[in-house]
Amino acid sequence: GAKWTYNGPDGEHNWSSNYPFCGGAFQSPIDFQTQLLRYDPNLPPIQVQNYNLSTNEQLTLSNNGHSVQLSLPSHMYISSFPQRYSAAQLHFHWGSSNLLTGSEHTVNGKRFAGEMHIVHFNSDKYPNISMAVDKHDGLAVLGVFIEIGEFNPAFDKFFKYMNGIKYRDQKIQVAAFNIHALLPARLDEYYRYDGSLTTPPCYPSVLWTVFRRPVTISRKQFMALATALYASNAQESTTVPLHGNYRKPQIADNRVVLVSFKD
Ligand SMILES: NS(=O)(=O)c1c(F)c(F)c(S(=O)(=O)CCO)c(N[C@H]2CCc3ccccc32)c1F
Ligand SMILES: [Zn+2]
Repeated sequence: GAKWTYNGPDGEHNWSSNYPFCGGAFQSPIDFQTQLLRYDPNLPPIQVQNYNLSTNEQLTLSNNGHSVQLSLPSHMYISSFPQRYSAAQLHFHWGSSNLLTGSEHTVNGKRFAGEMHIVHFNSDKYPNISMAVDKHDGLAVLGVFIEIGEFNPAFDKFFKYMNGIKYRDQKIQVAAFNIHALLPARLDEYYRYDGSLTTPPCYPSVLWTVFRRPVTISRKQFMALATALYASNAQESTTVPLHGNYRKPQIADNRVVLVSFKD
């Protein structure tokens, strides 16, 4: 499709001219403001299966010009929903070396350092993510806030390979590892709402689950993520750094955000 960026003439305020859904309803991300939240005692803890991948599996780590993404095998899935949602990929949103805030969702206006998204598709109904991506019950994305703090060995399983995918469309194979280790401690506390892809084509096809508790990575790890990649490809003479790849919060209208926690 048409090229899009996070800043400049092809930035998010113009996405809707090439991608009409981006100007439509149910857009993501949103700001989780206290007055939007409604406690729902029926929201179960999130359960995932087969996230502990064996190291002799290989995953593709790539720079798609918009984010760093890690392909995931479809035998990984979310088991706490009526229909099975199988994993497709995970990717990140971050700020920049001098703007340490780059999450997409925010909590009462607080922006975290970054946000990881694990994208799943409804494999009970659709054969692959491309067939699911524009359907109302097509996708389920797990969102994890990232804060700067303790070093996180799980993230280093692929952060150490970032110099191999500096430029757009570069990809490398990396040894699989325990993806469960990337998740926060508590999978029973989360925000839940119906939303969209946060990038073009912005299809309103995502059941969002954003965990309340962040994970931490060290400042050094964050700087590696925020400074290693370019949105431009290796052939282009002018390099365009890949940072600040987060969409601003969308109008929540009177959308309700369910929460699985009381206090
Ligand atoms: N924040 S988000 O979760 O809404 C989201 C992204 F932010 C994002 F960057 C991507 S992408 O594929 O890396 C690049 C643009 O599609 C996807 N990719 C999804 C959407 C379309 C598609 C098709 C095949 C595999 C993955 C995806 C995405 F779902
Ligand atoms: Zn995302």
